[in-house]
Amino acid sequence: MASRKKGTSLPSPFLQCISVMDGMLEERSGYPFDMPWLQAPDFELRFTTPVTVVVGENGTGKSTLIEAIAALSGYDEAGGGKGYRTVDHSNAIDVSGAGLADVLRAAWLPKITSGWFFKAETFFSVARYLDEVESPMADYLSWSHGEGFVRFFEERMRRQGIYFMDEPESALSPKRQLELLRILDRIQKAATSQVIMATHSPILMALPGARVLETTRQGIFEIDYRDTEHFRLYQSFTVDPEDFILEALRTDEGS
Ligand SMILES: Nc1ncnc2c1ncn2[C@@H]1O[C@H](COP(=O)(O)OP(=O)(O)OP(=O)(O)O)[C@@H](O)[C@H]1O
Repeated sequence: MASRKKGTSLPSPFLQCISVMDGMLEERSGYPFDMPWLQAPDFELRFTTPVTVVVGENGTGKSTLIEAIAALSGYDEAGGGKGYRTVDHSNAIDVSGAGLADVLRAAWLPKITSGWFFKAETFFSVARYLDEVESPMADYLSWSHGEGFVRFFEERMRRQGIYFMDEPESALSPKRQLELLRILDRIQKAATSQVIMATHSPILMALPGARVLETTRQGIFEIDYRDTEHFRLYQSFTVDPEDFILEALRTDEGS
């Protein structure tokens, strides 16, 4: 009889640190090795909380970072679980952040081998695969886009593991984001799993206790979610929507 996979009773974060292997970056050029934040001498990123939130402006490399760490942890760059090749790569972009896994090293305590890489753009192929082959109960595709996502999170993230999420809010209404926030809150409090999530959502980045890291051209820095441009922008909008929009349109005309 197959033995049940044993989990760990150690608290997360299990993946504690990633760093560049000595001399490895010097031999590489172009994307994804040219990410500005990677160029810092002795680049090292530590994870100190069960849930880590990665924020930053478009193009600063959040997806690249998540793909790299997910690949380093053994996940397919297109998303999914370990060993799943649910997405046809033949038409895919030829390079992704996963290439960075070749130059990075990871420090684990302990090494966790279960989990999921959640990518909004490949959810449907992954969900279709699960519906077809893994679980007759899954049936994610018969739900609306957002409902399917939340149901998927609820089902998957009950198990111990390391979960990577790239902009999960892209399919979720604000109310559904709150449902995801509750799932993340359980993980953050119980410390039985680890989540590394890139997001533009001010709701998701406000998860109590989560460490927020901002990708910038200068590097990756810890930030309070209230100090992020995203949060400040939404805050200004809700304080005075008409004035905010008028100002935004005026700025656009002037530029
Ligand atoms: N396959 C690729 N080949 C070349 N350059 C790429 C590739 N994918 C991304 N880039 C570039 O790398 C940079 C970082 O992209 P990335 O998608 O990681 O940013 P991001 O912070 O996730 O952006 P967004 O918030 O829009 O998702 C961008 O300048 C992008 O144009």
